[in-house]
Amino acid sequence: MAQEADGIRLEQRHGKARVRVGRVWRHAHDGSHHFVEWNVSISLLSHCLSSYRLDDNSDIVATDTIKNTVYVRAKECGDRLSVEEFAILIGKHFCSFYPQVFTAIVNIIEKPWERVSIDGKPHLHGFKLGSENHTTEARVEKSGALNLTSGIGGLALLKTTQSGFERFVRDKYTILPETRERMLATEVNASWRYSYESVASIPTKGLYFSEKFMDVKKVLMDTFFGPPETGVYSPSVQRTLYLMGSAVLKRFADVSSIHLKMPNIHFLPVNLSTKENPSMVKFKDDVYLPTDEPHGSIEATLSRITSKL
Ligand SMILES: O=c1[nH]c(=O)c2[nH]c(=O)[nH]c2[nH]1
Repeated sequence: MAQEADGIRLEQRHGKARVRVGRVWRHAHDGSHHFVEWNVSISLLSHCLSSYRLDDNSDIVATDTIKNTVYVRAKECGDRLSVEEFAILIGKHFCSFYPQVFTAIVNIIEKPWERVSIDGKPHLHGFKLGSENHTTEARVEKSGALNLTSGIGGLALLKTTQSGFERFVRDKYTILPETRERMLATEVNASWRYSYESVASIPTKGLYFSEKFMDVKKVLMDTFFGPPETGVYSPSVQRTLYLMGSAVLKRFADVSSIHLKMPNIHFLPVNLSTKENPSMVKFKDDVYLPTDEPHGSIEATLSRITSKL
């Protein structure tokens, strides 16, 4: 909400960024521990105009207080909960505890700590760091209105065949040969919006969003790779991205849109030659030069079209 005074329009927010918290839940009945590590960023939209216009801080919730609240609420969560539920809980707190706060935007990155198995047996309290993050953003309004997204960050995927790129625009600047045989590598960043429009309407089933995160990741990966023995042919990153996004929309009724960012990370064919040895290394779909710069940048948002009938 913009606030106006002295002919100046002001839009402002404040909060605390990158509050790091680890939380262990110890289950006495079986000795198992559960662990999460969260990096929490909170932005408050609040009526505190006089702190900008005057030297009057009486409406400011100190960012130090905002930080402390994360630890207090983490402590109070006696039962395991999903990162989404924690984000909503924090957002609700700021909107209801402070009259001047009308919106709270809570972003959390969950690190992928995974339980280890030793000799095939899940360890009760041992974890190792996996590779892709679980992210969420909860935007909570004083009215109880909610905007919730979840995401995956840094899901690196690669397949060594079943990818090609043909029949693209050819002009005087084009040198890329057409191919039906290449590597396909990307680092998927996905975020999807849930259709729940109020904090009261989210599913009450424990760890619902944690499960959903795993399910969405599986659908994205299954679609990227295809069946284990045959794979599935990708005619372009664009086509594969579309199939991945539409599979998620088709499968999950409570996902209303998904944004996918899938850089095309190039593995260049290696050919080395000298005058004396023209085929020192002749590329036969075997030796590649991995590169990260430059990379193709391909991203799209797919949304469910809701009938206005
Ligand atoms: O899948 C691809 N999409 C492109 O848009 C593109 N552009 C390019 O040079 N190679 C590729 N590959």
